[in-house]
Amino acid sequence: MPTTKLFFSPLRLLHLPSSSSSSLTMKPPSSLFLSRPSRTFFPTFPFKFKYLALRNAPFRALSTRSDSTRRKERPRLSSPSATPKSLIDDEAELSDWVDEIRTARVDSDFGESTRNRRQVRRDTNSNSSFSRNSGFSQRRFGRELEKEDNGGFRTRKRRGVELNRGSGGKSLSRKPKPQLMSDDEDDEVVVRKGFKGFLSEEEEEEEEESGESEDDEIVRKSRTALFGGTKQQQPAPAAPRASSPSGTDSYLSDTRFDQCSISPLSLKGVKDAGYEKMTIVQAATLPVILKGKDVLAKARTGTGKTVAFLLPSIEVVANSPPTERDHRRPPIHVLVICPTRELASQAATEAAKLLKYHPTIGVQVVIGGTRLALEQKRMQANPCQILVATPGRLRDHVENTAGFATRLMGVKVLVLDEADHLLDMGFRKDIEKIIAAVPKQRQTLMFSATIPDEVRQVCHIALRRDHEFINTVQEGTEETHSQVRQAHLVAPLDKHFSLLYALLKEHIADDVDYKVLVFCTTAMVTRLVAELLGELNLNVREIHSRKPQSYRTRVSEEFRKSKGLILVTSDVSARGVDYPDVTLVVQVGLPTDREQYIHRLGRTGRRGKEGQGILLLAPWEEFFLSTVKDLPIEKAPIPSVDPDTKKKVERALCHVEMKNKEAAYQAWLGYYNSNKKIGRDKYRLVELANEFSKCMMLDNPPAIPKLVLGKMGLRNIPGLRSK
Ligand SMILES: Nc1ncnc2c1ncn2[C@@H]1O[C@H](COP(=O)(O)OP(=O)(O)OP(=O)(O)O)[C@@H](O)[C@H]1O
Repeated sequence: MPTTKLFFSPLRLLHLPSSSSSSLTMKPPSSLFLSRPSRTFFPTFPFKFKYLALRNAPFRALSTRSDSTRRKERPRLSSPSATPKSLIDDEAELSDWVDEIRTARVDSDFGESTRNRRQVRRDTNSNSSFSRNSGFSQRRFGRELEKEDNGGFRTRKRRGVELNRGSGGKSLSRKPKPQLMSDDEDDEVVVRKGFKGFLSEEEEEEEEESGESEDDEIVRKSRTALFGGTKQQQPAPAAPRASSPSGTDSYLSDTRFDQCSISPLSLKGVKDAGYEKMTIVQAATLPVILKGKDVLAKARTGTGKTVAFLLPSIEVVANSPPTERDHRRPPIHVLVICPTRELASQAATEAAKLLKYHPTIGVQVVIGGTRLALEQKRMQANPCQILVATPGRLRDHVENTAGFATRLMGVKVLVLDEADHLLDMGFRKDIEKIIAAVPKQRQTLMFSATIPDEVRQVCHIALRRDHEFINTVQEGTEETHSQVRQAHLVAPLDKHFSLLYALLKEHIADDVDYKVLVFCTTAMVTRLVAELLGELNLNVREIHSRKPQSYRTRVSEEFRKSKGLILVTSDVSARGVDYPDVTLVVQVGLPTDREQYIHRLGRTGRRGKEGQGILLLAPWEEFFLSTVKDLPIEKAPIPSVDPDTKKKVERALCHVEMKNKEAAYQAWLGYYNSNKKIGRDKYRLVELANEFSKCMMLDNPPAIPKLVLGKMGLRNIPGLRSK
């Protein structure tokens, strides 16, 4: 049976006798497998070989080095342009900066880039089925086995020196402390309730009410328009996925949590959370952080960075003397900054899990989208030593909440999650203000899956000189997961909607447990695509910054728990959001930059699971591929879309609300206008926008307010209609 054919046939794959693939036996790099015998593996994902071997191998590290002695990083690929982030999808509480950010510059080997958008984050466990490696994607952009044998595996080795740092840490004992949490803030309830547990019913209600005005504000500020409702089907409830032979534990090290110097109470929390062994990034960073060092850590998406910074931070609080005085406003010892609300909520939920047996340590989250006064009340009712916040809302509290600035003077650990994003031009000013508001004598931890060189250059803003850079992504290896199959598809814009539909249908047919994220360029384009897919009877939800926070929370929770569901999303889901078992990530249109591509893709393939990623570009967006050419992204042939499907999509487009098309057109124009490369030629930009308008089945491009056109620098460009 020819191996290449086997690769494309899920049924045959299932029946493949394990011994039939002697040709598949690969010799692992000696540095990796030491004395381990070579093995025979399932042909579809020969590279998982590495993971199985790693799981059993003694924990091997990663580069960990002091900044002063660091080696030069793998050079970044030059790119024609870094795409500025959209003005359209900004977080509400941060949108004041839009104008400032539009003109901001980031010097990098990508060239200058303005970055002005916020994004978001996270998953749990599961395994994938064979069908996930088959069907459309497998047939159309599956890698051939020979190719994989010869080349695909070659760069996927993990090297490094043994860390062997031991368990430098602090005393496990802790003095009893006053009970700071209120009676109704039962830890278990908080954990069970997840993010919702951090928002009172009242806040949810209030925020729902205020959602509209908040949205209006965003609309005004970011100069885009409206939104409406989408059809909703009930998704299937999530069931534990069957274990897949190709799922791996490669993200885990051999070090158990109980081998580290963490308090027994934390250990109990860790155990209850279901964690036994540390992930690679946790094992690499924990001993260093426990020693009190500043750390900048880079680890692939979905490999447990949140616990990596939370656990040692909790230890700092646990080892601090109890706060007696004015316990209604205890000092905040740990301040975690996340770029988005979802991410902040998720981190707070994870912290609450780990704090289950620490009755005297409280965690609170402050994010935009809820009323400041309600947050103030909640913080007063439930004092905390650990605060998770989005930058804009934190600034609000510093400026408007009595005693808050004083509480911040107690910060011992400052964490910047998604550090690169927080330090880019969109957030830099807020971060600088936050840093000025916390003591100089503190420990700072910065984590991300991507840390571009230009961001490393500004790390000194937050980190001490002698910080350690712990990079678990070895030089010469890809920043993405090898068990996530990546493909790009370049097709004319007028085919995109049909292609997206065909791709999704095929994926759904392949995997009954499908769970798909479709990333769109802006909030309003997200809305349009969600409505279209809903019209096409796909089971769809949408999430973006124009939705009230309570809606975002609800949909996010639903998607987390479901299978058989497609979530159409803007970049609010790009970073860190931990949805379990995402089977496919589709990115429609130009990602804002290389990092964004990696983070979006990172919503699948978490915790060592398999996944697929498809990037759908128009020919004039193809330049983006040069920025990710070191990643294993296969070129996929354009699938043929049968005339019936095309007609069906066109009919569905005709049912999409006009106001949503108008809003999408304007947002689309704004997004690509802010792209340095595409926005440079305004005439061409308008031609392309009008092509997009035609794709939405509009005879004439929608008119745009003169004021908006002026602000976009598009006045008097032929082809545009103004009102
Ligand atoms: N030691 C562990 N053992 C098993 N699972 C773990 C462990 N630590 C964390 N996890 C789980 O791994 C998943 C991914 O963790 P997390 O969201 O922190 O990843 P991340 O590296 O921050 O990802 P991203 O880069 O996308 O933000 C979560 O579901 C978390 O509960």
